[in-house]
Amino acid sequence: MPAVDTKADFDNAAKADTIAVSVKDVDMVYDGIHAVRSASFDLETGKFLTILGPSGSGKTTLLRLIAGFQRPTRGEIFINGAAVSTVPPHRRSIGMVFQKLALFPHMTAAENVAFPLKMRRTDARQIPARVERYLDMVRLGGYGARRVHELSGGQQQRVAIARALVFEPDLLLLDEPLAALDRKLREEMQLEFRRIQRELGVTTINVTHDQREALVVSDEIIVMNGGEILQKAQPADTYRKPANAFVANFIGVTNFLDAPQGGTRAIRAERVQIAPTHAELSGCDTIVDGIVADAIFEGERVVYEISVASMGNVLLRVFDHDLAAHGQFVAGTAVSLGWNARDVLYFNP
Ligand SMILES: Nc1ncnc2c1ncn2[C@@H]1O[C@H](COP(=O)(O)OP(=O)(O)OP(=O)(O)O)[C@@H](O)[C@H]1O
Repeated sequence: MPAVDTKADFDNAAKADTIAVSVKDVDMVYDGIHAVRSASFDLETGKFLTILGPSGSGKTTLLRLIAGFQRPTRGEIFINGAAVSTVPPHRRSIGMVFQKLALFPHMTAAENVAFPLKMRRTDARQIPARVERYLDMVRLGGYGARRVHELSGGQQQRVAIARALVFEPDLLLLDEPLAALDRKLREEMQLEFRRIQRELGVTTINVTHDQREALVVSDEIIVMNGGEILQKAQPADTYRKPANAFVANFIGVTNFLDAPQGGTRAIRAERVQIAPTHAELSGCDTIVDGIVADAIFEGERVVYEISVASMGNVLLRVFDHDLAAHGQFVAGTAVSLGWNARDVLYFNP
């Protein structure tokens, strides 16, 4: 424990104990390409962080820097308080799962999970029980003797998760491990990741460009674009209080409107009501008339594009979950749209 003189020192010492990963002013430049720019954030122990952003935004580079596959051009990364830039990946106590599975195909599921324990020279008598415990955790109890090719894609991913966790690392890094799975399995595995992560309390950093996954699994979300961290916040705050227009556009379906005073206003598609006439809108302080340009039936909702003449024929996207009330409007129908000023987000230019 460092010497504690003042309350501030005490608070800092207490905080350091709970910060698992600290990225301080990190840049990564490859031959003139600024892949990560002045990135700084702290991640508390036990939290699930997702790094979200479009292709090329620097997510994987940031994860690789934390893993130790690359050294930052500038800045420093701390894991459990210790600077790690000179520590190679295998000395960092990190479990990893990637999209491209690196399971050993000639080994059984149990042999795959045992591998990191053998590499770390764990007492051989303890290995079978540990392997069984982690196979149970990923719901593959009894599958240990199966070879990799005898398992489904989702089961193979579970083996990879068990293998990444079996040596009880300080940190779990996930780089789009679910991207290759079909949608239903991917959504199932997202919840599975969340469950396992909570059960073990292992600090986790996940990289994805899937906004839904980020909202579902994370305690915190970092949104990146052009190598920069634009926002770090809890999922609900990322959604409700996006830091700028890019974040608002990247997460959720958002309509952008010019603000009279300059800058941009935004309204989420689900905050706009649609009805045949003004009278059927309820509790809206802003009402406009529009014409249905397009209607897409998605089962539980209809997604509309509505042309609004009074707003310069802007196309507003609107979600309608209330099909029972007025059925589906076809293209060309005149409709009324309404919303509340309090739901409008304002972004400075
Ligand atoms: N080894 C490398 N050499 C040169 N440039 C690289 C290298 N790796 C990444 N880059 C560049 O750095 C930028 C960020 O790439 P990165 O892979 O981190 O993005 P990403 O957000 O993970 O993208 P994706 O979702 O497509 O994986 C891109 O412009 C990319 O072309």
